[in-house]
Amino acid sequence: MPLTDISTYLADRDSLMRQDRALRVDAIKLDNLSATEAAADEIVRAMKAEEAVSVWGAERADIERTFPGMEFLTSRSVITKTRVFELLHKMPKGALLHAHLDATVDVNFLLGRILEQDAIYVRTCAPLTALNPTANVLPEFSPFPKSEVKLSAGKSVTDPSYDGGWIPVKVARDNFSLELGGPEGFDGWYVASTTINPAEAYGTHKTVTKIWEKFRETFGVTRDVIRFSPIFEAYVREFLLSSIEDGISYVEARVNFLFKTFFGPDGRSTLAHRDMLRIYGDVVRGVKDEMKKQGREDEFVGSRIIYCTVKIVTPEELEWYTEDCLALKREFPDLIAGFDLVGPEDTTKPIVDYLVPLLRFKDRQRELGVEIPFIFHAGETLGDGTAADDNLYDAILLGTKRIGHGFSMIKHPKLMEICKERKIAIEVCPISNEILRYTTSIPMHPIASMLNHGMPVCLCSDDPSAFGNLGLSFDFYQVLVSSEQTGLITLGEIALDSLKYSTLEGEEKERAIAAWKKRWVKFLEDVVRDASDL
Ligand SMILES: O=c1[nH]cnc2c1ncn2[C@@H]1O[C@H](CO)[C@@H](O)[C@H]1O
Repeated sequence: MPLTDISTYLADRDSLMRQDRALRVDAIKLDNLSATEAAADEIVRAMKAEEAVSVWGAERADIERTFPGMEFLTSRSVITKTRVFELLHKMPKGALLHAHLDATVDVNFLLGRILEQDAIYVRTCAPLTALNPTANVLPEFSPFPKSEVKLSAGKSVTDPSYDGGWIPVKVARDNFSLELGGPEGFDGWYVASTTINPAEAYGTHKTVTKIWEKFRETFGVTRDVIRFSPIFEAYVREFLLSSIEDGISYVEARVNFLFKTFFGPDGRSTLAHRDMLRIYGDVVRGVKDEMKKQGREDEFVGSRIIYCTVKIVTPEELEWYTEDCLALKREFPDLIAGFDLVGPEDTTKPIVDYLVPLLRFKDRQRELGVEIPFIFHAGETLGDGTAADDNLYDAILLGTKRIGHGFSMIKHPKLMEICKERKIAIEVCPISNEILRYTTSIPMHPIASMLNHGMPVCLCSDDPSAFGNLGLSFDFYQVLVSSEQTGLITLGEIALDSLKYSTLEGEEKERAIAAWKKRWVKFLEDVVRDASDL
């Protein structure tokens, strides 16, 4: 074949590849890179390729088989030692737009706060003994006024004659049986009850239904202590500070308002939702002030709440929550960002069951002159035409601003077209989807297809305390290493988009984006400088 033909072929080949990739979020940017952007992207591509061999291709004694984007719970300790992860940890991530507040803070931090509180008691449904595997006997924590608690006659839930009564949490820890590890055994039991471990996700509970049973239990353990106002305050503060530490500058947290009251410092469940919102707002302001004092105001622009209740309530009951949400929006207009319905989609009511109260909610917003966008969970399922999958149609018809998970979106060409047109971003939670068994690894996850189709996406951590993917570095890492197309520039565009798809508006949004851009340039310069120092 004459040489000219080969060069024509190669030009056609290049053109076809470009056309195929033209929809990607990074396409325009990659054609217009500054020298620093190009250098940083190259550095990370080289680092990733090197570690694909030296880390993920190496024979290991501790892990049976490794590959980039493999099961997170098995590979977490490997990921944290990589240079790519170290670099991503420093990356400004933009907004965290999908995280359930009651699963966002390091489990040891929450345990530490629980143990400080005299008003918190613990009980179990049966004695916890060596014959009774700890995983099946869960701790139940609750605050009480001292005069009202139904105390156990014993001092430990591990005593074979334990009567099921409440025990002050410190007493229960101090007297935890030595056979089960003593006080450290108590801590281990707590951690095992509030997190998912690899043996569960990849062994005993390896289907969506089974792992959700375990996952739901983790919420039951901590639910009443997070709703205890002295802990709630410390918890929200820690969530925001640890997010900032990981490069997140803005957070829209999903807060579960299913329970109508919260616990006050006296241990009584008498606080209303508005009391908790006041605390949340105060903490956000406090953190902003602190960051400003440290000259770090660019690192945190704020946090808002997506009001949630769970799809176990009846359509009639939902009206109480929509009215509650309206009242809170009127009192805290800057704090309420949207409304959502949560819970495992395959087993809870579909959105269509709630059409009457949801449409009425929209009318009421018009009547009262307030706007509360729906930001629905939809399509977190392996189904294709199931009620959970059909939630995608209802979410879109009801005008959802973004879609939580949208795992099954890739099966719906028309819906994808609509999302692109209307800029309905998919809040993709790669690690959550893998642990909850919607996919076995990130190379099998629809995120790569979504990016190639030009779907608007943001990356989110979902329930990081239960999964161990605190911050956003782990989710960014898994997405980066599992596709050859995705590079640092891609991640930068995704981070920038997260601010664009947030509910921030006007000048506030512009400021958030400008602050991110400033930090991004500095970050890229650091990447290039650090590489040349080696
Ligand atoms: O990935 C998820 N999909 C749907 N619902 C979820 C997910 N993660 C947590 N929750 C739900 O949020 C509430 C806690 O605030 C729990 O009801 C839990 O089921």
